Amino acid sequence: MIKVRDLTKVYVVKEKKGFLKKSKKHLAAVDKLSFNIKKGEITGLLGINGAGKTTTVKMLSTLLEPTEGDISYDGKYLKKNEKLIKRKVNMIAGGERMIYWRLTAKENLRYFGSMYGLHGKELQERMEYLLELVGLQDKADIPVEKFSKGMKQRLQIARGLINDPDYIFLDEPTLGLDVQIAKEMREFFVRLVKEDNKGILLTTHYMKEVEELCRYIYILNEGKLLREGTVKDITKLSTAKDSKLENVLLKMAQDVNKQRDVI
Ligand SMILES: Nc1ncnc2c1ncn2[C@@H]1O[C@H](COP(=O)(O)OP(=O)(O)OP(=O)(O)O)[C@@H](O)[C@H]1O
Repeated sequence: MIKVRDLTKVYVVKEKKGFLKKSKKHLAAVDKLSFNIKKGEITGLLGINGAGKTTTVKMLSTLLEPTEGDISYDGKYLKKNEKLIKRKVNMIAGGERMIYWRLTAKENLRYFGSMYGLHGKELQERMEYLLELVGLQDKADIPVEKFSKGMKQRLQIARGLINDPDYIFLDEPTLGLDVQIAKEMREFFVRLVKEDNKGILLTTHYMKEVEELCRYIYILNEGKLLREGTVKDITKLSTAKDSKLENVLLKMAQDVNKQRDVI
């Protein structure tokens, strides 16, 4: 299990003050956040108002250093075991980030695999396995710039699995995909947790995806935890017009903004 405790990230932002003057402002994008990610299930991380989801995912995947707080992965603290943990986690982002367009699918996987210390036969076998898994075995030698959106996204998934991570962080993984491919992706994520006992954290704006996939969800507002529970728990307590998660979240955002206006 991943245990996140009092996780905080403060960005220092430069603000223009007048014509020449600049001042520094501290922005807590993630503010004393605590939550768990279990193996064998998909956990949702949702947000309203610049919630800090991407910042959280980047800290979990060791791409960004926390300002304060602790993250432990199966009992091992990030601060003391960064090298080991880097090998056990990975992130899959939606859209077209994190892959090199000029390189072929195979070259991309070879590059990212080598960053995890894979080489030779081991890397070759892993690449072949993943290319087949995501259905790109016949397109392996084509530059990514010639890929369709769906093919790029499938390559993203292969890239995110190159190190056979125990925990996978999905940041809007079905962004911009057509309905059929998005469905295939969701089925694939379910297989990863059910058959391979991976732990997945999902951030998404598609509430239907959350309703379908997530056993437990955490809702953030301005970097802080606003609510947690199963989809059922959260929708049951809401005063929204119906129990659709989309409307429940919308109502939550309205209530939070109203309270802020009063203060
Ligand atoms: N590198 C950065 N420097 C300064 N501020 C940042 C940086 N990255 C993010 N922020 C700010 O931190 C806050 C949280 O951003 P983050 O991208 O983590 O939120 P998010 O929940 O993923 O948002 P969205 O759903 O819009 O993608 C926002 O106010 C954002 O403007």
